Amino acid sequence: FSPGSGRLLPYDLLYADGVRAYFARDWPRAAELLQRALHSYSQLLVARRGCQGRCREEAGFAGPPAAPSWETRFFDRILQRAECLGECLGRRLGSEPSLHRASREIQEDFEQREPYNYLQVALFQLKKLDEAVSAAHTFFVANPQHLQMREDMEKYQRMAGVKLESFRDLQATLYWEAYETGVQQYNVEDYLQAAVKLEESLEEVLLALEDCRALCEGPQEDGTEEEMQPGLYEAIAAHYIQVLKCRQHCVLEVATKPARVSATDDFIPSHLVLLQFAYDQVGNQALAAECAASYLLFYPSDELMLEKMKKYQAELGEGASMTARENIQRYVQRSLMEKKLIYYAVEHLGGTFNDPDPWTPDELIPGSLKQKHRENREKQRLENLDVGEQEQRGPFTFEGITVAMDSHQLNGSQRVVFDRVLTDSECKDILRLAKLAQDGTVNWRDATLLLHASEKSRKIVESYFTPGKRLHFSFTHLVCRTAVEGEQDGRMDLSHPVHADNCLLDPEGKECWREPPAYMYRDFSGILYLNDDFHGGDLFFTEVDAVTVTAQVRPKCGKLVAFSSGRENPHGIWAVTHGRRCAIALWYTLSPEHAEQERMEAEDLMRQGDMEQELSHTDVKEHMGTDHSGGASPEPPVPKGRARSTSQRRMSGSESGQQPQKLRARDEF
Ligand SMILES: O=C(O)CCC(=O)C(=O)O
Ligand SMILES: [Fe+3]
Repeated sequence: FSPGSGRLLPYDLLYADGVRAYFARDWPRAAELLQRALHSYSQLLVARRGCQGRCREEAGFAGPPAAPSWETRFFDRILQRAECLGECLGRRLGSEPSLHRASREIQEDFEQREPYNYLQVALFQLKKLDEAVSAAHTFFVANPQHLQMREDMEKYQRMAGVKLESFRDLQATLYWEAYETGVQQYNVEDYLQAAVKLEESLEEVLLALEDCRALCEGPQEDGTEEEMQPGLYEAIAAHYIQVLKCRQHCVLEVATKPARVSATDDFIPSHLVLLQFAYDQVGNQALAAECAASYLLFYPSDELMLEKMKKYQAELGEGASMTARENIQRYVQRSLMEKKLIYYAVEHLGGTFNDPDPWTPDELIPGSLKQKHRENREKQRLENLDVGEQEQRGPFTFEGITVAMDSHQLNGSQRVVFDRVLTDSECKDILRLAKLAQDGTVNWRDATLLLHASEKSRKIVESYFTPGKRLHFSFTHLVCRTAVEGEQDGRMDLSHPVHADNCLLDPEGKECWREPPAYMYRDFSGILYLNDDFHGGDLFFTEVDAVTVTAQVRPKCGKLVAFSSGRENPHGIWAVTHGRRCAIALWYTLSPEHAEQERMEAEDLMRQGDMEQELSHTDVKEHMGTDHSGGASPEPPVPKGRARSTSQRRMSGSESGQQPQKLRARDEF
């Protein structure tokens, strides 16, 4: 980086242009703009860090403010520092710093490495395979739950001409590698190497922490709009406390591996424990003692460590210094000071503080907050314990049927998977029906079996989701999706796009519109699977953005997936790449007016033994979706959701087992 090295364009504008070019399939332009956006973003971070560090010193903030007329002096420095920051950033960026303030959404995209997803497609199209793989890998590291990217990665791995070295993380945080290598070596008792790696990691962690903290001094987050405008000191205090909390949070930030949700506990102290032991093992008592002393700054009454200190004292002699590392001392002191201020503010001005450190001394937490602190911990603990839906619902009693996964395990709400709803032979019989339906010869026993299977599912779903309230059939059909023969490697598409069953999904607006042509009266959906001898075709749930996959279900004979039909459960099906996937799709409603007329008729007819019309409520759908579109050459991977969002919105309302299909299917019987 060189100051004054030309103008930096705001990353959000570059990103928007890049995505536009992407949708226009202008790959060279898309790749260039996306790369420039990523560069601009990282340069902005570099400039912010650099300026914050420099202006801290320049405006005399290194030392304490002087005593006389402290207010004018204090604000004098504040103003100097603000001026310094604005000027420094403006110079480094070559433009007005406020131009570089992107919306929260865009910032999140960059934090989630979203641009790399577009970039990898553009690079793939440009046949820059190695670069495409690095971009894809970089995205995947931060988004391992992204199933489409997982498939893309597998595809890249199989592709001839892709080098192993290309699978690299372009935004790697170096210390994780050092830390993990260090721990590995520690575990195989190679303490010398372990110490080298762990020292390297610790140094990098502390640097990363400073980087993170520097970024806390950004513009104030809003969310105070409705409140009265605070006065000068209230405003300063509120913003300052926000900065302090952000800085404190950095410990968790650096201790959280990309894509992980939770941080490694006590990341910095645990470096010291490992180092202490490693140095001890290689006979370097002085360094071992230094690490022990440093660790004791976090946990001053740790008996084991105190024991060790005694031992070192004896071994090294009275004269040995045995003090903690200076950088760790500074770190702990600074952190304690920040915590004190934050706790003071929380006690007297309100607000909350989730202390990231388990080592905070008890006496630092104000008495009135201790109780709350404990309650919070307890609440969190209970939340983690997962009060299963079953417990709230009372016991679930169906002979032989088990709840394989509940909402919690499926990462969402109102979702469930049951197993063993059908036996293997029941599945076989119904599958034969699907086949026969094509030729128009349907066996009465099979048809009854189909009705029974769907009625059994209805009872199960009713007793699970709406006990005491009657759940009516809204629509039922038997659906098979078949893959074409031949090359399927490049298949990245979906057999059924992401949709919700009772509303029109609008991923961009993060909305789901309950309006026609959606089947608004559908309240619950069920899918009873009949086979698993096919490739692909897994059902998956996403968040309302239609992009973030939250759970996936592999179909299998007798497995019943059920969920509420609304915005909380967008779902889709991956392409069936081999074989034929059959399922009974079932929709239920709480409103009797919308109960499936035909089903009731079918049941009546069944009772009367009328063979001709018995299946009139059932739609046998073959070759539906896009399963026939597989080409011979690998198709480009597509960022899921986004690239399809327009067609998705169009399809989502009309794709979920719609009546026109039903009429057509009836002709087939
Ligand atoms: O077959 C499946 O797994 C899901 C089908 C579905 O979501 C639908 O038809 O609305
Ligand atoms: Fe559906």
